[in-house]
Amino acid sequence: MTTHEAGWAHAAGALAGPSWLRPPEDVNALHPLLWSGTARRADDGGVEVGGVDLRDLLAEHNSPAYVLDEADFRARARAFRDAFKDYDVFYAGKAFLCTSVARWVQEEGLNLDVCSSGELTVALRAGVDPKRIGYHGNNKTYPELRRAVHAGVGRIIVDSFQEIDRLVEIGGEQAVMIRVTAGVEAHTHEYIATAHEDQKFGFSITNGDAWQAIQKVQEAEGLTLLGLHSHIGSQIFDSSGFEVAARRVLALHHRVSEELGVTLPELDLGGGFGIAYTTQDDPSDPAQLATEMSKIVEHECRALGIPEPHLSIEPGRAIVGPSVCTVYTVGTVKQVALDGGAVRTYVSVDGGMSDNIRTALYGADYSCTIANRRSEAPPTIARVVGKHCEAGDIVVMDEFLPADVQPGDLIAVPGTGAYCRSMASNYNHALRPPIIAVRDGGTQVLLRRETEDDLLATDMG
Ligand SMILES: Cc1ncc(COP(=O)(O)O)c(C=O)c1O
Ligand SMILES: N[C@@H](CCCC[NH3+])C(=O)O
Repeated sequence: MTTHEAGWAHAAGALAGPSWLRPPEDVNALHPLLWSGTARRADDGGVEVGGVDLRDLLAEHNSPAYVLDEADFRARARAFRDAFKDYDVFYAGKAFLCTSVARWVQEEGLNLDVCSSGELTVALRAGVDPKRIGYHGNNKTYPELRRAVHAGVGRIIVDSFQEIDRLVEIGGEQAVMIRVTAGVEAHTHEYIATAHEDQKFGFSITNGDAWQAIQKVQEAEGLTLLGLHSHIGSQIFDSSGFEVAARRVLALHHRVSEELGVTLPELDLGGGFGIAYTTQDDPSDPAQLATEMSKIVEHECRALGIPEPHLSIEPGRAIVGPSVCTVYTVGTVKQVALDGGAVRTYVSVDGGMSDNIRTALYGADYSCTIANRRSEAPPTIARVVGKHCEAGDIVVMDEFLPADVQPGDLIAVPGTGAYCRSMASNYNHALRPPIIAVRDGGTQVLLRRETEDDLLATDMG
């Protein structure tokens, strides 16, 4: 993850921003790395996605709204399926899930990873074949597990000794994988790294828990061990973490065949592939990722003298992240004079940390543009903030916007498909915005905007 850099250069009267942020040549340009495939600025200055003018979309559906480019989502899903053609690709629904998206995922030939009972409900309601569902979670309850087993989910990714006991108690036949902790420090924000020793997920390879879990599952009646599972974290660009993890997990996979005489048929390498939130990020495309990951596994299996297991991966962010932009309306603009004569432009929009917590939670960087017009005004560094009762309610930490940004302008933030709606809240009794799919000039509301009646529905007086 790129995080906001410390060390500000304050020129008299102007803010220079973080060192990587450069004034754009054209403040109206949409950088193709950051925007979904069909996004463009039309001749009259407005931004269109999926052939739909965002001004028209907001006029009909109100602001703020998440706009999901269906063609882009499907193209990214297909790109993973095609690049990883010998693998099973599980779309990680935690990034964003609703019934339409679950259907698209299945139509594009992907499987689905769910990590809660709620996600399972959405997947089943969408008609996803349960055999194509992988069920995750570090604290699956007995009723949740019983439901998953009875629904016929294809695999449960076991994450604790208690879970193994619960599955045995439930009875029946169930295929499982064992989530192991490979002990690597993934290069990402500490809250979304999941393969170092001191965290809650998986069984440690180093301390022997993974081996014990393997033995326990092997001895458990009704459970079939498909293989090991490793997920090292999220928003990762550097393949060295995957490499070290694959080496350690394959060594364990090898030990299972040597000591228990069992060749595990599968191996899951998890998700975590990074996307570009700003022009600083340089993500690999699925074809590059497939080549790199296959090479790592091939090399390791050759060194160990073992056949390659059937592989699976679980990308979430890299499929849905770039397919969505959030569109807000500017309510106020404040020029705040700072020490040293610098002035920061605060642009307040009608959403904020309730629809995108990632900036506040991880120091995530985003970019944005004015979406309702082209501007010839000089670029100035602005901070886009929300309307919540919190100083850290920042949507875009720093971006060059035209100096004439004003109330009534629309601000569109690209790259908000992953972990924005799915982590949205009702903080300050905000109403979660709708997800509106756009395609070929048409719109479809996939999730409607919440209403105040929704808020009051849980208030028992
Ligand atoms: C087990 C597992 N698989 C897949 C993912 C998806 O990760 P990402 O959205 O970064 O691809 C996650 C989230 O980090 C996860 O915990
Ligand atoms: N919520 C995190 C990713 C967590 C992935 C789930 N294991 C993010 O926004 O980056």
